[in-house]
Amino acid sequence: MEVRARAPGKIILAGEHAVVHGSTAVAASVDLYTYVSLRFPTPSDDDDTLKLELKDVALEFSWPVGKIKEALPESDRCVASSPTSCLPETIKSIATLVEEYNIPEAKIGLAAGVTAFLWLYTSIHGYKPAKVVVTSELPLGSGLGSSAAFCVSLSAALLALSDLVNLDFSQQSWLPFGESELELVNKWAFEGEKIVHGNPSGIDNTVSTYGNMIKFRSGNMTRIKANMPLKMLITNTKVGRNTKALVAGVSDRKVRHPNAMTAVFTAVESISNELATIIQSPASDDLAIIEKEEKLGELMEMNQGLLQCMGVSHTSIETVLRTTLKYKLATKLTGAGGGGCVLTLLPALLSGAVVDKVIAELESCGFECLIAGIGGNGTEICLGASF
Ligand SMILES: Nc1ncnc2c1ncn2[C@@H]1O[C@H](COP(=O)(O)OP(=O)(O)OP(=O)(O)O)[C@@H](O)[C@H]1O
Ligand SMILES: C[C@@](O)(CCO)CC(=O)[O-]
Ligand SMILES: [Mg+2]
Repeated sequence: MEVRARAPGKIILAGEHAVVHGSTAVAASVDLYTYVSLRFPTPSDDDDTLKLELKDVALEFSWPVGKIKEALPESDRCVASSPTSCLPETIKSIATLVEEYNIPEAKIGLAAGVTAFLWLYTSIHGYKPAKVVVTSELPLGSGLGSSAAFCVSLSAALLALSDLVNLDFSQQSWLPFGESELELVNKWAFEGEKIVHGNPSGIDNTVSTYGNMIKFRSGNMTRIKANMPLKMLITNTKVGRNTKALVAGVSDRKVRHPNAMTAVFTAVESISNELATIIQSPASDDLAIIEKEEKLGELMEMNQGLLQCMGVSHTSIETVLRTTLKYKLATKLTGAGGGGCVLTLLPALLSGAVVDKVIAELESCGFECLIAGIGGNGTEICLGASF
């Protein structure tokens, strides 16, 4: 039996980091996906291993299921229907299975992803042999929610072939889940994100699960609908960073300066709410759109200033800011910052020639630019997919 699941990456239009501390953030899915294929061997395959192939980083893992059972006995597991956090002792036990593979130092962030895989897999399917293959269109560790897309697509594939989900096996196209199934996918993905991020707000897995555009605050999502064209240039600075470390850095700064940081988070709350209101409000003509774009750009610049206060900007991000400012374009980092990806608002009436010039100038700095579709579907599955 085989299934393929996909889950989109995301951009955060406003509110990253502050959302971890209870402020509102606004995020949208992007049409770049992570794909997970899951296949259970037939008895004639005579295969007693759990295999994981991470194609993007050219790594393959294979554990005999007996070995997984030894490291992670039944008493440490939980049940598929009620997502539970992986305890620190269990993370250590799983780490023994991951460490065997001597992941190269440059790819060490991947160990957390593999640990999340083993936790999600064993929680949902126990010690059943299987082959899981992961590929992604997203740059990993760059602010576009690759960890969430990984956890969501994995949870979706695992749940699709569990007893908890009833699917129509006659269809061979991408299909959405029902609401209650999406809720379960999202909860499991959040548990995976906790292993990768330490202390995630849940916004990334939620927007990857449900797609479209959302407002998110303290674990609660509100769907929002854009009432204006929204085009963003995404610049990948290609400076590697790690979300867990950046999130921890902001929390440390909050401990050192509680009043100042609380004021920063409160300001972000106002920015996110105002941004959501502008995006949703009707615009009758070009003039109204231009007015809304000017306000959005200003809010993005203000948010970027506050992210700098939080200590998560980077010289590469500042270079993108300076470059786009020459063209009077507003820019902010997206995701955890510290490098990674940066958003630039492209007004609807901006000429293609100017966009080409900005992209050429950014790419001459060694950055990579892309324009992705914003606000598409969330996670979907395709049954009977072939490897
Ligand atoms: N396709 C993939 N294959 C293997 N591991 C992946 C994949 N996608 C994500 N991961 C895991 O997620 C980690 C990157 O997560 P991280 O949260 O640091 O960045 P991000 O999610 O891309 O950015 P942000 O959280 O700022 O949106 C990787 O180191 C790896 O553990
Ligand atoms: C930095 C952060 O706010 C967004 C990362 O995409 C972390 C989180 O909300 O979990
Ligand atoms: Mg992440």
